[in-house]
This record gives sequence, C-alpha cells and structure tokens, in this order.
Amino acid sequence: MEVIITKDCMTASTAAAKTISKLIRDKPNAVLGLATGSTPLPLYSELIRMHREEGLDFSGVTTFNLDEYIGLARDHPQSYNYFMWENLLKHINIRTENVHIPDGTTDDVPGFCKRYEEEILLAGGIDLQILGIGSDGHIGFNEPGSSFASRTRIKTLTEQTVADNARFFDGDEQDVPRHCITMGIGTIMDARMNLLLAFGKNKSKAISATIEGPVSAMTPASILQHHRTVRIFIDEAAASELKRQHYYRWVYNGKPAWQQDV
Ligand SMILES: N[C@@H]1[C@@H](O)[C@H](O)[C@@H](COP(=O)(O)O)O[C@@H]1O
Repeated sequence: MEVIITKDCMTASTAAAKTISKLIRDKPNAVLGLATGSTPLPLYSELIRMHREEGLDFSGVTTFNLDEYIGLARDHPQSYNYFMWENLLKHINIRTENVHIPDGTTDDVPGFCKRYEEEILLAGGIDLQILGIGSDGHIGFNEPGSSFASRTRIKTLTEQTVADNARFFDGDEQDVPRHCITMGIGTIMDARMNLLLAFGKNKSKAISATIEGPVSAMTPASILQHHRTVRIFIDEAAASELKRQHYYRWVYNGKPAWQQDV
C-alpha cells in the first residue's frame, strides 16, 4: 500500500490524474474502472483538462463503472450513468461502445451481472480501478459484511449509506434506492492497480480502519491490504486518525525524484 497524504483534495486529485494519464500514454487501450460520488469529481475535472490542453487521448480506452442504483433510469439525474456522462464521459473523446455502466433498469439482474463480469474479462481485465470509500468503509457498494470473494451482483444498501447519499436526493432518504448493482470485492481485487481517494474528516475512521485496522469484512476496503498495487490518496483531514502518518510522509518525502510523479 502506498499512502500519499496531501494538503488538500486538489493536490491529491492532480497527483491521481497523473497516475492515470501515465497509464493511458503507456497503454492507449487501457481499461479503467470508474467510481462515482463527490470524491472523484476534481480528478475527473483534471482528466478533462488534460484531454483538452494536453491531448490526453481516450479514443482507445475502455471503462467499467463500479455500481449503479437499481430502479433509476439511465437519464435520471441521480443515476450513476447520468453522473458519469455529465462529469467526465461527454467531455472526453471516449467511444460510447467502450463505456460500461451497470444497468439499473434491467429485468434480469443475475444475467446482467454475469455478462458484466464476462465483458470485463473480454476487455482484458481492469488495469486501474478508481475507488472512493463510504463512511462505513464500503467500496463500490460492497457494504460491511460483503464477501471478499464476491463478484458483480445485487446488494442492499445500509441505513448509513442511505443517510449519507440522501444529500444527492434533496436530503430525502425515502428517495434513495435501497438496492444496487455493484462489482464485487473479488472483481475489484482482480484489477491490476487500485487507486483509492478519500477526503475530509468524515472519512478518517474508515481510512484508519482500511489502512491500519485488521482485514475484516466489516471494513470492506481493508481487503486492499492484500492487493499488490494500491495507491491511497488522502488529504490531511482523512489522514487525521492514522497512527503512522509520520511514517507515510517520511516514506514519500524520501522517495527519489524519479518516483515522485504522483
Ligand atoms: N457507491 C458510491 C461509492 O463508490 C462512493 O465511494 C461513496 C462515497 O461517496 P462520496 O465520494 O460522495 O463521499 O458513495 C457511494 O456509496
């Protein structure tokens, strides 16, 4: 695990965007795993800027989104499909046929999930998965208790996640769907690299449990301790409960210049 503590979310997002742009320049047909939520928004803005000003080319890139609410149409303003097109996809030169987002309106959820997994395999697997984290430690919508071996499937949100996400639904918890389709933890663990972003004090407990806690299904993100290549970008507030913050800073500051591209 590489833990990178930055002074604010913009610095972290710019650094994370550099990791992604390097991947795309080295491998123009890279497969990206995308996340929603407020956390990756500055990262997506930076990728859009890189596309416009530095010619970052997405024409060969394929994407798979982590999750989607069940019951929301693709054009519903709170659907993750709408979110992705508004905040990233319509601003870059990605091919529509290369974009994959779970379909929350499918009438065959198990069949859809099976095909989603097959499509990831057919694309060659995910090179880099972007992750946010829920305040309860979830990744994608894999809530506490999710199996570490899980694949794309239906899940029920926790009351905590419904409460957290109500802010996107005018604060009304009744409007937040209770079910979703999400990549499984096993799916996320198959990505060749995972890049997790977390900002703000309300993520500090989940972050300390993820990085320094025991690996436990009660903190789904803690399984990343078993992943080979994970970069965690956090701001000072999200890092505030880490016991070994001094060490993470010391490691990063001691890195040779050629490694400090992040
Ligand atoms: N399914 C998404 C997660 O992928 C995301 O990481 C989380 C955190 O959202 P935010 O970044 O807005 O805090 O929200 C949702 O539950």
